[in-house]
Amino acid sequence: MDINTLEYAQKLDSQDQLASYRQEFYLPEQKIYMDGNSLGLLSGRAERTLLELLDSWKTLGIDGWTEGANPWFYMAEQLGERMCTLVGGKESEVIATGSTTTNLHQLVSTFYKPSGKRTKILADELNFPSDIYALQSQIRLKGLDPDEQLVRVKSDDGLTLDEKRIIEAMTDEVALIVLPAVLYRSGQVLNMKALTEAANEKGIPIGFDLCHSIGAIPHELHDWGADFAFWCTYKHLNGGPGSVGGLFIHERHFGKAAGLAGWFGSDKTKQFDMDHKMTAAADAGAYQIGTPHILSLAPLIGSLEMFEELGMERIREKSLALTSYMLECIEGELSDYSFGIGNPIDSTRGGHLLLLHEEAARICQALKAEGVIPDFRAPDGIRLAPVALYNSFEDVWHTVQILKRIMKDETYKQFPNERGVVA
Ligand SMILES: Cc1ncc(COP(=O)(O)O)c(C=O)c1O
Ligand SMILES: Nc1ccccc1C(=O)C[C@H](N)C(=O)O
Repeated sequence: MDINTLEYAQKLDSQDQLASYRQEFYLPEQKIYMDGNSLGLLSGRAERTLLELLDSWKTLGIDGWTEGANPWFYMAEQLGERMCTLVGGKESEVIATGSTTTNLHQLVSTFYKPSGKRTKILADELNFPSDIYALQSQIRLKGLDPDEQLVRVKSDDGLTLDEKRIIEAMTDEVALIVLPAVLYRSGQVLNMKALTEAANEKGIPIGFDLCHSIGAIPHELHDWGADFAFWCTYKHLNGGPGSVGGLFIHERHFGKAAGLAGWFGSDKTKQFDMDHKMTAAADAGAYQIGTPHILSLAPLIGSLEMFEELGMERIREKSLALTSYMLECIEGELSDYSFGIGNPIDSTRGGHLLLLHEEAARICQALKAEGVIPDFRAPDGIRLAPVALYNSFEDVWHTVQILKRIMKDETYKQFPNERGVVA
């Protein structure tokens, strides 16, 4: 059967063991959502647990901290325990807290101890800007110059990184390493195990940004020996806009004083002693700062159930099948239209694909006008994320067919080649 047919896509859907999960989600009507790597969709379960949370506030008031089905005081720890399998950490090593950028600040302020010759932070030139801004400001806080102390490993093709080069850059001047697990543009999955082994051997603390990897690929942070990691939960974990993030800290660091302390990092039995001498929690909880954003934690209570039911291996398997089918359709249908493939085509690709085209900004606008939601990443990238939990093979087929029509009829030329305010 020709793979570039609706019948073929429907056959793949009929064999898909995860297909029923699509019904768990609110899919925007008459649209094909391909942007779950930027903001995941709302599920009925996440909606239910958010509404239950509101109800606990309505009926319990202050007692909601300790009473009801999900006492707020323990929610960050409980969700941390539930997220631990997604990152391959122990229950005590993970906490739901903060946001990606605030968690990065917390961890860098905990781990970055420039001294003597060892003063630099090693990152990469493709990293997400917020991480770079955070690292620059942390260097400044130490009275040092980010232009001298922040080393950004170069990329040969502007899309991917070579682990060998990163390892070569782990010199005796490096005090800390911060890298993405999956690159936000190209979707390349870095070999976190090899990078961690090399960093451990040289005694340099290493941490990973899991924004684009958590819920998309499996991790084994504890066994690999990573020092720390941090992430958001609003992409593949479908926690909602601005939902609370998470962090992992390897148990060998338990007891290390948090760079940014606050009372919610206390041992929970001591917190309300109100003593000015802090007794920090004995585990990852110690790296919390202030009162948890309970309303932004609540959707995760329901959303994470689906990851627990399925396990990351099955989710990754479907994700790879979806992106592999999309790559085949692109190859078969779009070869006349000067697209480049920006993502790795082997299994070092993450949960999304990156199509490259000079007219990418206006092609994205044309796709949106036709009901397909991608996202544009400057200067020339179209990211497409068929998500295992709620996208179908038929979605993939339609997306490529619509893209082909836009290119063939040149309807994208009706739009200016500019990005929106939120691209
Ligand atoms: C890789 C990466 N790091 C950091 C961020 C910033 O996250 P936040 O704005 O939640 O701090 C994002 C997305 O916004 C991201 O994709
Ligand atoms: N937090 C956001 C707020 C508004 C719009 C997008 C985002 C994203 O998360 C973008 C994403 N980090 C990216 O990989 O581009």
